[in-house]
Amino acid sequence: MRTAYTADQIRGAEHELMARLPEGTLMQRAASGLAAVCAGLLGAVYGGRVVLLVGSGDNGGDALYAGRLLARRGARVGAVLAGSRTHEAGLAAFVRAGGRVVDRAALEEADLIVDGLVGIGASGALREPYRELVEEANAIGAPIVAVDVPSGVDASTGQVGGAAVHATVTVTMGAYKTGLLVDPGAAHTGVLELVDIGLGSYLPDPDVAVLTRGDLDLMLPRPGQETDKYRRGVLGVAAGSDLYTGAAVLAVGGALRAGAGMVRYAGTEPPVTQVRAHWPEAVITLLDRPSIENVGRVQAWVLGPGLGTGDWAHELAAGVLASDVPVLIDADGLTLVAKDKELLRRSAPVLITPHAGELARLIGADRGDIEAARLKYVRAAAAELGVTVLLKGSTTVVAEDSRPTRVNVTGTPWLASGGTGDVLSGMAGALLAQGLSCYDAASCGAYLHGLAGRRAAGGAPLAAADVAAAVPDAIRSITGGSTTATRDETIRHEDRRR
Ligand SMILES: NC(=O)C1=CN([C@@H]2O[C@H](COP(=O)(O)OP(=O)(O)OC[C@H]3O[C@@H](n4cnc5c(N)ncnc54)[C@H](OP(=O)(O)O)[C@@H]3O)[C@@H](O)[C@H]2O)[C@@H](O)CC1
Ligand SMILES: Nc1ncnc2c1ncn2[C@@H]1O[C@H](COP(=O)(O)OP(=O)(O)O)[C@@H](O)[C@H]1O
Ligand SMILES: [K+]
Repeated sequence: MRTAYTADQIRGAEHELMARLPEGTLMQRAASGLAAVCAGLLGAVYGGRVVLLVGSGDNGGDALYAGRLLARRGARVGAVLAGSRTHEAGLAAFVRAGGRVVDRAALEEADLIVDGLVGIGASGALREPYRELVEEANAIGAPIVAVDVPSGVDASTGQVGGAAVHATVTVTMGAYKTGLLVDPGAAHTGVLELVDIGLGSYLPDPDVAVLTRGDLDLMLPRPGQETDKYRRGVLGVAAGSDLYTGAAVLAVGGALRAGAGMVRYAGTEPPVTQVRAHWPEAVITLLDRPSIENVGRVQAWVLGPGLGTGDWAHELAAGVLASDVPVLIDADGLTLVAKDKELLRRSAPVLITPHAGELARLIGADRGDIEAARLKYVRAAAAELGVTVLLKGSTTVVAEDSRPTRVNVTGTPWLASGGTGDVLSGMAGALLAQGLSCYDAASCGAYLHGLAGRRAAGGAPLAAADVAAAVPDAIRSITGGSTTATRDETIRHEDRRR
């Protein structure tokens, strides 16, 4: 599990650690890690032209000490001093090593730009002259290394309130910051490098967690030797309508590929015909009234993709939600519960999987505001509605009250294609039916869906059905095809890769 923290959490840990170390130790550790990344990007350090953008705080100090190390190795390093003050000791050391204070015009000649304007001490949108410098730096086209956080990105939330550095690499100190993992901040971060400054044991419970391959290997359900199709998990799917037949096909496909022992599909004639044609494996109940009475036992339900939002759909939704098993609600199911919140009053668990527009309808917020501040809204929704929320989009986040919000990083923008959400609902539903909690089913489902999406796309457009088809391969790449988890070995392997 990778963990990330807010600026306040990092600052608290740094205070504790700093109190035990000689002054300046942490900054020296940060600077040497930063200089190593810069040197790697420059290739030949000697003669390389590096421009540091230096703000008034310790973020600028990191940049200056790294600049000193690069200057000592023969790089031509200039510092643009942007703040009302400058880290004094850092500047003196930089100048002693041959670094020069330069005008912003030096940016034009830079082989590498180091963004040391602001880090975790920033507040609000960048002020002048920082804002203008950032826009100039972004326009140059030279690689940019952001120190700790790309300036303009809120380290705690990933919110971007104006201009922000588009980093090639972000070298972050001590621990990951939440804002580097969540869009729009994540889109500014580039490659993320962590420099260990010894903060580890001083960090509190994380703000955000990111599942790794090793976690998935431990969490993914596997069939035991003596299992059967019922024990593996039976998923009910109430999806599709006369108008939208494809959503039913895609949800059932996602569920079968993600390991449901059996899928029971319930719908009207047109989607039933399509589901039968695509997935003869599914056990079908042709509905002549909106009731799940004759569907048979299931361990979880997926409710909503393509279901419609009329009276029939409402009655069917009410029936599904009156059951005593976990229910995943997606798409039209979310429109139905947005209109009738009473439907959410049930004792068994609920997982909702909205995109920003659907969440906006559910909690009466603005779609753009949600996309700009995903964490804030997904957490508010989980608390307000008392359900687990998987918010889809360019960063998928999973929130449940009193648990660290999970952020998925496996996806690809190629997944922004009609129907891929229906596949995800089937996949996460299948994991629910196999016994995972809403929190784990949502985050493992998002991980697998992202990975399958990457595999299906391979750098080119995909169709939603391709994502479902790529799921077994994605699972194999995690488990190595083994029916037992490789536990400690896997975790150690992940640690080495970090
Ligand atoms: N502590 C440690 O042990 C370690 C810390 N480390 C490093 O220190 C960094 C944190 O340093 P920090 O706390 O000095 O804050 P920092 O991010 O440099 O900026 C604060 C200054 O920026 C300004 N400013 C703020 N908002 C602004 C805006 N919107 N627009 C424009 N200006 C704005 C404001 O200055 P003012 O406006 O008052 O001039 C404020 O005082 C951290 O990210 C990491 O890199 C590492 O070396 C590891 C060890
Ligand atoms: N920019 C993006 N990067 C990564 N994944 C994305 C992006 N945009 C959308 N997705 C993913 O694609 C899927 C789209 O689902 P959804 O919006 O429900 O579409 P549909 O209703 O057509 O199935 C979600 O899993 C979402 O997280
Ligand atoms: K920065």
